Amino acid sequence: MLEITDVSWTVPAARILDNITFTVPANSLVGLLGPNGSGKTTLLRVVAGLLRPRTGQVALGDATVADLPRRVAARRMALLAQYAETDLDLTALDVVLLGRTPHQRSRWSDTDTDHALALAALDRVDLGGFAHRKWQTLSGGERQRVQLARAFTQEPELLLLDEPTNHLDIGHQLQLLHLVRRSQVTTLAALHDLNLAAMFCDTVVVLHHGQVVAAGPPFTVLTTDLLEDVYGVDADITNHDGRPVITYRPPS
Ligand SMILES: Nc1ncnc2c1ncn2[C@@H]1O[C@H](COP(=O)(O)OP(=O)(O)OP(=O)(O)O)[C@@H](O)[C@H]1O
Repeated sequence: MLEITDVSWTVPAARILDNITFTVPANSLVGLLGPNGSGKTTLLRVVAGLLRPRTGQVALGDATVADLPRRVAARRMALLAQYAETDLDLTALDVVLLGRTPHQRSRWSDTDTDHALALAALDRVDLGGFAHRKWQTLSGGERQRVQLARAFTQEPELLLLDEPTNHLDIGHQLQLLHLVRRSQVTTLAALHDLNLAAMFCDTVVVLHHGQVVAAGPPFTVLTTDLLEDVYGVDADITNHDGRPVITYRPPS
């Protein structure tokens, strides 16, 4: 379980995260929602231990993330960042194998098990034939799926996903979130597509100006009032098997 308690993060001119408190129960998929600039990426970076909270704390199981040695944190959490780029001359398999680095005693000591895990992860994201393709030749969507394969290969206790469906066509968006949910890895995912969040997330947390303004099951949280207040959009919401389906109206 991930527990975020009273977390704030500031820069000299502004309070970017303001007393954030919520939990991600073990094995669940929680969607982190909110408009551009609401604080989603910053919160994921605080949770990953890349930024130190100014107040409050983040606990993963019984450990406080800020106290975990970097290598231990890297073993327990995988962060799929929004813009994962590299200039290195790597193949897709090399990138996926990077997920094993925190488990290895020395760099470049991949075992047969590491290779088997990496190849299986590439299969899982529908890129079985891409192991030896150069990273630079992959499309945006293929790169995104290779990064997810890297995260799976890491076998983390917590998966942190920042806009994981960026660049993906609708089929692969659905497949990615289905894979994540089926993996049963405790996951916090920043998502912009509210209908996808409603379809796949157990609960959603909505940030606005760095504060949690709503949290709970998608049907409870995603109301027309919230969409208007937080996103400034006019929408109709219908119920499909207990999940909300949002139809947007063009701005008048
Ligand atoms: N180091 C920093 N210095 C100043 N402002 C920052 C810094 N880091 C983040 N911010 C600001 O904090 C706010 C939250 O940024 P963040 O990237 O967390 O938002 P987000 O919800 O992920 O947005 P998006 O949906 O556009 O990716 C933004 O207004 C951003 O400009």
